[in-house]
Amino acid sequence: MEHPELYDFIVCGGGTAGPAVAARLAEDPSLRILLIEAGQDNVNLENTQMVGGWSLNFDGPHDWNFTSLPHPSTGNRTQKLSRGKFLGGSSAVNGTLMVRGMRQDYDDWEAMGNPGWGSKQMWQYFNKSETFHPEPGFNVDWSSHGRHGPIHTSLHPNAPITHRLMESFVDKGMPLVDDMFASGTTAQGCGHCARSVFKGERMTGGQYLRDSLDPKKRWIHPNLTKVFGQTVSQVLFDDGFRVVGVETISSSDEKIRYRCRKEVILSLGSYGSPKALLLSGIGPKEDLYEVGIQPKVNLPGVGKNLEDHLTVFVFYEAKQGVTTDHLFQGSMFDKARDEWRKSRSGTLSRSHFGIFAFTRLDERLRKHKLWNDELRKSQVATGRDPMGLLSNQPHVEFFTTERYAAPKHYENPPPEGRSAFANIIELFSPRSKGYVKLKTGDPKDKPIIQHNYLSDPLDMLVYAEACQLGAEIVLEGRGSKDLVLGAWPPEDKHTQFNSLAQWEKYIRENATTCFHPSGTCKMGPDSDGGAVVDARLRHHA
Ligand SMILES: Cc1cc2nc3c(=O)[nH]c(=O)nc-3n(C[C@H](O)[C@H](O)[C@H](O)COP(=O)(O)OP(=O)(O)OC[C@H]3O[C@@H](n4cnc5c(N)ncnc54)[C@H](O)[C@@H]3O)c2cc1C
Repeated sequence: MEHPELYDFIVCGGGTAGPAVAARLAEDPSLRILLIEAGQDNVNLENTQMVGGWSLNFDGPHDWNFTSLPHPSTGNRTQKLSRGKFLGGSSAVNGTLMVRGMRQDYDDWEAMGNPGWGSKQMWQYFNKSETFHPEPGFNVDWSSHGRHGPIHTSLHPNAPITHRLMESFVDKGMPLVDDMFASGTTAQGCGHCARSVFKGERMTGGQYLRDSLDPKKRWIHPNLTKVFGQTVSQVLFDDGFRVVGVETISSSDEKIRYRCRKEVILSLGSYGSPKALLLSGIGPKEDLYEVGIQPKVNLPGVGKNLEDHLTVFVFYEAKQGVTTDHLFQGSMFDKARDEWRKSRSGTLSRSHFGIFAFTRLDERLRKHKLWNDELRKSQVATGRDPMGLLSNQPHVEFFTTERYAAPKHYENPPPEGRSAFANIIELFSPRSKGYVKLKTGDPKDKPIIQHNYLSDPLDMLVYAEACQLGAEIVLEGRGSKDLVLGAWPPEDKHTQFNSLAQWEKYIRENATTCFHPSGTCKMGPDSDGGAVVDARLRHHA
């Protein structure tokens, strides 16, 4: 079916980025904008508003249910790669943690030939998106926060375990810099990150379309049409190879064509956007021929260069009275949900993450020949370390939980009367890269995703060293050493590990996605053969 309306811009994907782009375009009242989202409006989906209900969105109809192919470096396990399928997308299911990265990261983007993406401009836009509500006593860096943006952010009320672990991070050489995750200048320290939560409700990309403080949740822009429940299957071109619209598939399997005068914007996420480009004939020609699609543009980078942050959860049993496990055990979850429904308060009005830290591992890594050999080469070639980083960029992040809250392959909550917390280790700037490809030319088929996690041995070395340091922080740090009763579950025995080989095995068996895929539509100048879009986000021809 041909839809009769003609729009100026069509924005595909109503997740995190899509609504922001659509709302900014709609500020010009003379433009007509269409936003297309495959999932439904999230206004009545409680688990996208109640932060503590986040994991209840997984595995069902509101999850894209992607998986990554098995790989020996992660024990041949298939990894579940959940993404939100509703208005707000993954911002409506994520951990709410506002960690911006380092200013150097964005300056690197700009230096790679992407004008306008350096830290100075990026911080202006980050701040513009936010209204920050700090707490008394928190040392705010107001140059790194906004006061008038649509996303209201606030701080987390910390449980006792968080204060104790903070002392341990400080004791182990990571000084407290309260607002370091907004400022982006501290590569070695610990601090508190703001959460995309306000007055007990999660903030999502959808806040660009509705005023978050409006109890009636009315749409803001009269010139912005929203379509839910339709999946974009391809971009449409005219004979002169000009983009003229998109085709969607409705829930009743009907094909609908929408037309536009100016541009189509794909904001379908790191798995969805390359898939739509490939289905439209834009991508590596050999991959397209493989699935019977005639290439329109041979663009080798589409779907390649896939990166993610890996996490390993390392659980410890704690003495009673410091974690929040008691608020979730037995029938407490139902009571907590009733409290949230009544007053938007209680333990389900916030996430379970505690304190955060960044660190570099140079000293530890200098003990290894593999590192030193690569360091010599990378310093000559780029002036950077083998992970591509400068001394003002951390190798890893640590973040902690305030109770037993685990990825699905751990299913061992402590029984009533016992409690546990995790120190989570997250690897930055991995050298291992993966890809997204089409399985078939049928838009309804899921894409093939291979992350190749830890396939580069240096990633494993850095990660194992980080896990070893993580254990030292918890077991020797002055805030936590007297609180830990052992590993949780006890048979994990990681509190007795004394070699990197043991950590490597633990990583292979347990490392999992931090849900941060990126890189599949790489931004870069024409001279970069792997780039998919230019600095104005227009695909290369
Ligand atoms: C469980 C989880 C925890 C996370 N924790 C954090 C965190 O604490 N802090 C943080 O900064 N980041 C976190 N992230 C990552 C962050 O949420 C994502 O990087 C970000 O939301 C991605 O935004 P996006 O707009 O690219 O994609 P998404 O927000 O995923 O949006 C893509 C949208 O496009 C829609 N879509 C896809 N394909 C189609 C199609 N063909 N047709 C129509 N619509 C389509 C989807 O339904 C979705 O709404 C987490 C992510 C997850 C999943």
